[in-house]
Amino acid sequence: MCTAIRFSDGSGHLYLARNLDWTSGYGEGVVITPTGFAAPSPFGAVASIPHAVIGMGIVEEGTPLYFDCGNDAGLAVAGLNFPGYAQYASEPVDGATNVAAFEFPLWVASQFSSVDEAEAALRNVVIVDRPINEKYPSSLLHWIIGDKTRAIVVEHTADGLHIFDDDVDVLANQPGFAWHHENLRNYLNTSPEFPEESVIGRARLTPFGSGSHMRGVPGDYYSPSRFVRATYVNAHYPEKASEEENVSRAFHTLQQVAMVDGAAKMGSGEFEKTIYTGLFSSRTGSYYWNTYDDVMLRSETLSEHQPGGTELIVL
Ligand SMILES: C[C@H](CCC(=O)NCCS(=O)(=O)O)[C@H]1CC[C@H]2[C@@H]3[C@H](O)C[C@@H]4C[C@H](O)CC[C@]4(C)[C@H]3C[C@H](O)[C@]12C
Repeated sequence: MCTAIRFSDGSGHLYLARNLDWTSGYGEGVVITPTGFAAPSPFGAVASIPHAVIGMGIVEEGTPLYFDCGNDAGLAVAGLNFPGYAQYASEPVDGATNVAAFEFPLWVASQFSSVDEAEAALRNVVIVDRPINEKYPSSLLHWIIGDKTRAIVVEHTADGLHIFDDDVDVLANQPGFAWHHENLRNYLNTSPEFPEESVIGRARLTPFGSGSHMRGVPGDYYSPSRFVRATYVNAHYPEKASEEENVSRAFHTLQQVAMVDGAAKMGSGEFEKTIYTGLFSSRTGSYYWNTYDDVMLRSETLSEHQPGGTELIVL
């Protein structure tokens, strides 16, 4: 499974981070798409690259396939599994902006500089089931798109494309965003507060320590539980000023919803675990990540890799 969060510092910068939970990786690495790159785009949605992009992905058929990425203007996007709900158009639609499912993160991050801009363009978008090749059929995903002020969620289902204002800055997997948002109403009792002494019968009861009012925040790995837990931690985290504090914030928050080997099997019988945790910071234009087997934090910065070049950079 996967979980994504968005937050900001106090000075207008975006941080968008995600866990990628699966049984194994795809050979992914950090990929930079510079502004001079000519992206093969089946319906011409990515005709040019106004914004250089950095993120986690693979390159297939000369095309960057991003799992999550951010751009030089401070906009970022992440794709999370959404099978059973996601359904794309089987053919392009005349008059619409047709975006192949595999290029959706690249389209968002290369074309726009804010959520408002992306949201306006999305009103005329159809996401098309046009796989990059036979090896990789279209993944069934939904996406979170964030900037320094807000986030939206995009879901393309049987009845078309839906855009949700993500006012809690979190996304997990199934079911849809609207369900997860409604489900938060089950947790209004939870808070970081330290309770007063409580009198029950003749007993005067005090808490064992902090965390008493957090009881009820679900601790398991199921998608609805991760959504609630990530929302709780992300919403209550105090605003932080420096890059270091915000990187720490992202990785500590996502650790709360990270999947540990052996605890949860998928339908295939294999265990699911957090393959990597990735973070885009618009403050520095950097992508930070670590992996399940190598927890040391690494980073690459867009401006250090010729973002105006013509060739994809695979790091
Ligand atoms: C498996 C990943 C999603 C992880 C996740 O959300 N798991 C949830 C598990 S569960 O359902 O809730 O059980 C998704 C996220 C991004 C996806 C990749 C990106 O979309 C880029 C390409 C797109 C190609 O069409 C398929 C290969 C691929 C390389 C995708 C493989 C895979 O589907 C990825 C890596």
